[in-house]
Amino acid sequence: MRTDGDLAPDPAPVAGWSLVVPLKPLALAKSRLAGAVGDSLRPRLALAFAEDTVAAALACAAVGDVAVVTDDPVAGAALAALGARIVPDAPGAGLNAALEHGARAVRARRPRAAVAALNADLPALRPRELARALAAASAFSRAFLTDAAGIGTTLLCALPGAELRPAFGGPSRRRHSASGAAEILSPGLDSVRRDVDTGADLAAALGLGVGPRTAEVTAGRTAWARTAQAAEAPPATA
Ligand SMILES: Nc1nc2c(ncn2[C@@H]2O[C@H](COP(=O)(O)OP(=O)(O)OP(=O)(O)O)[C@@H](O)[C@H]2O)c(=O)[nH]1
Ligand SMILES: C=C(OP(=O)(O)O)C(=O)O
Repeated sequence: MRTDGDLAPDPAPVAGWSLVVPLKPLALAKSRLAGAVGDSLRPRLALAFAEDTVAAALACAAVGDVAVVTDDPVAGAALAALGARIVPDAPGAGLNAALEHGARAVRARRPRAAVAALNADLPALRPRELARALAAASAFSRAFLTDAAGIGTTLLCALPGAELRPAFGGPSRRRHSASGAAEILSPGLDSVRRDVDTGADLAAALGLGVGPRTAEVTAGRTAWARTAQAAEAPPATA
């Protein structure tokens, strides 16, 4: 397996990455959070995560533009107001088809764009950490960053001339590695890896420090997040 440690530590960073952020309809998004936060808060949290993710991405010096692939009208309006371009969720064939469609929409405007897929559930995302991840990715035609659990993927990057070839869903770290993408192994990228699928993930993100929209929705609920984390922890053994 190639790693970003195999090459010189400071590749010339690519400027102006185009990010593609996929987002399901809010009524369906973050279904694994329902048990921890309840069904009335879940769509609000899904939107807050997406808003904090997109705002941090747009504040990243290495990012030129952000396209969000979604059919959700509320999320589309909120994310467009932040400065994202909204791309319809076509062909309606799931996450990877949506990402391929988004990457094509980006390159229809800028054929030589460096493109990166970024999950919408990174409420602790820090622009400088994203810039470091993208700088590491600049050394490879395709590169990816695994999620906090080390099983999935939060970021998949393709330089100009390379197709994204997304294989997200479940154990996508293994699939992206098998597809020849280089794994980004730089330390200090916790906020880019910190996706939130469960109450325990949310507690971990709150521990890192979340963006303002997620902070607002979770305000006063820190104890609840800790309870969610405890409820999901495996039973203690004697
Ligand atoms: N546009 C689009 N985005 C999707 C689709 N499926 C998943 N996503 C997004 O892809 C990212 C990872 O998706 P998942 O983990 O499958 O879904 P999730 O809503 O985050 O969480 P769960 O419902 O708990 O699986 C999230 O940003 C989702 O909103 C899809 O069919 N179209
Ligand atoms: C879709 C993915 O994420 P999640 O953990 O949200 O399923 C993935 O990691 O490929």
